[in-house]
Amino acid sequence: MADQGLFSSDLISPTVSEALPEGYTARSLRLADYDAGFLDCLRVLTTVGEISKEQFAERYQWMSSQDTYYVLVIEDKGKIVGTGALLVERKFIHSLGLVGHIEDIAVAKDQQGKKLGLRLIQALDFIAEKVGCYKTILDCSEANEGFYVKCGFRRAGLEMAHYYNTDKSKA
Ligand SMILES: CC(=O)SCCNC(=O)CCNC(=O)[C@H](O)C(C)(C)COP(=O)(O)OP(=O)(O)OC[C@H]1O[C@@H](n2cnc3c(N)ncnc32)[C@H](O)[C@@H]1OP(=O)(O)O
Repeated sequence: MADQGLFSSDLISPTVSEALPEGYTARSLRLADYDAGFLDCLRVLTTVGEISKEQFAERYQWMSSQDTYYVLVIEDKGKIVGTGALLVERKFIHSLGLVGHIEDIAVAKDQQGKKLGLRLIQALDFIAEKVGCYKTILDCSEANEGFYVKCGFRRAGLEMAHYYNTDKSKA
């Protein structure tokens, strides 16, 4: 079966697509992106670890089976140069409200400063609004606050974390 991506292309903002630099494409993550540098792009953000193609496929298939994960990529010349994710949390409060969580935004080092990060956030915001989220939240370092302010976010609260003694808890 053709690899259509993690979610429908209807959820890609046309405005964002038009605003990308010439030749760049925004789309949902595909299985084939394992070989297009998706994990290397994420390594700009944090430790990724050694993930085999089979492990990647297993996680991708599981995400596809949920109605929660929207992983976007930006591709240039067959290479993944940016990525970001939206998780949609289903709540009881606010009349069964939906809250978007923006996670794992990364732009390849040599591609930073071209507004790709801004386009990723705009594209994820578009999805969040379309699927019915009443707000979207994220955690970031002080060093990235200015970036998110430029993307239309404002400081609202304080992040707290409790790490557990497993390899996977390393930030
Ligand atoms: C929820 C999370 O995932 S938090 C983790 C965020 N990711 C990382 O820290 C990984 C490493 N960093 C990156 O991948 C990138 O530098 C990002 C995602 C932070 C920014 O992406 P870029 O494509 O370089 O930023 P982009 O070009 O879209 O910048 C948009 C605007 O924000 C500004 N900006 C970018 N980074 C910063 C920053 N750290 N502080 C203040 N302003 C910033 C830019 O100057 C630009 O401003 P302008 O419109 O006045 O010209």
